[in-house]
Amino acid sequence: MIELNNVSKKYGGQQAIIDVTFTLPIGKIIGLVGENGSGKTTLLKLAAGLITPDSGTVQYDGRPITRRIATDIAYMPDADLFYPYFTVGQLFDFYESQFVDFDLIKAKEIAQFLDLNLNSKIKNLSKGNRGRVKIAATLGREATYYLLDEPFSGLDPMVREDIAKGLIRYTDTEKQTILLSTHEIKEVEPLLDEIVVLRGGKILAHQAVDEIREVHGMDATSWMISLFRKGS
Ligand SMILES: Nc1ncnc2c1ncn2[C@@H]1O[C@H](COP(=O)(O)OP(=O)(O)OP(=O)(O)O)[C@@H](O)[C@H]1O
Repeated sequence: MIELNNVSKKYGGQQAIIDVTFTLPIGKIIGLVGENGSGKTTLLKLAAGLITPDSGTVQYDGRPITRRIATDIAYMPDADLFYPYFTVGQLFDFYESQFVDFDLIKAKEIAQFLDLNLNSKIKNLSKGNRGRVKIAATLGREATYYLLDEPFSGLDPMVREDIAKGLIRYTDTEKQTILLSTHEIKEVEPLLDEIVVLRGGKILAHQAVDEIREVHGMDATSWMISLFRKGS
């Protein structure tokens, strides 16, 4: 399991994450929400072992996380795909050469499910289709953790729905965990088991979606708004 204990991280003088303690259980879909600049990307990169904390520890199964240990963590950045001259099929071949857990057959199946043509050049695809390719390549890995930075950002509702369906269909909800940052909380709420709310680099709340409904008697969006009102 990925565990963060009292983790802080700053960039220059800018404190991005402040004393965060948080465990990522196996078999959950967790939404990471918060305003722009609240530290979502930094938290995902810390959990993926891509950056190191200034203080505190990030561990994977009890060992300090490094890129070498983090081999079964699939991290999907918010940024656009870097390989404009590749076709979708060539991108999958590249992923296969980079990641031992990449399953080419699965990636092709996801591509078909998302209506992607393996022969299309990435640079000629629409933004929506580039979003679909990114998710197909990421889910093509048989990872324990999928850490997805804004998988829905800037995409139209149809693409968002396709991606959400792909997430459900091509991950094993008992053995794998998805942590995804999003601004589309209303739309993804039905997908989520838990929600982590970040504010100013700190965890403002971490709660199961069922509990939010049962205990607070509201949906996740209303709950978040009430949290922000209380905190401000
Ligand atoms: N490479 C960097 N250099 C300097 N400051 C940075 C860097 N990356 C992030 N920050 C700062 O750290 C804070 C947290 O940024 P982060 O990108 O983690 O937030 P975020 O919640 O993902 O934001 P957004 O929703 O806008 O993507 C912000 O104040 C940001 O300006």
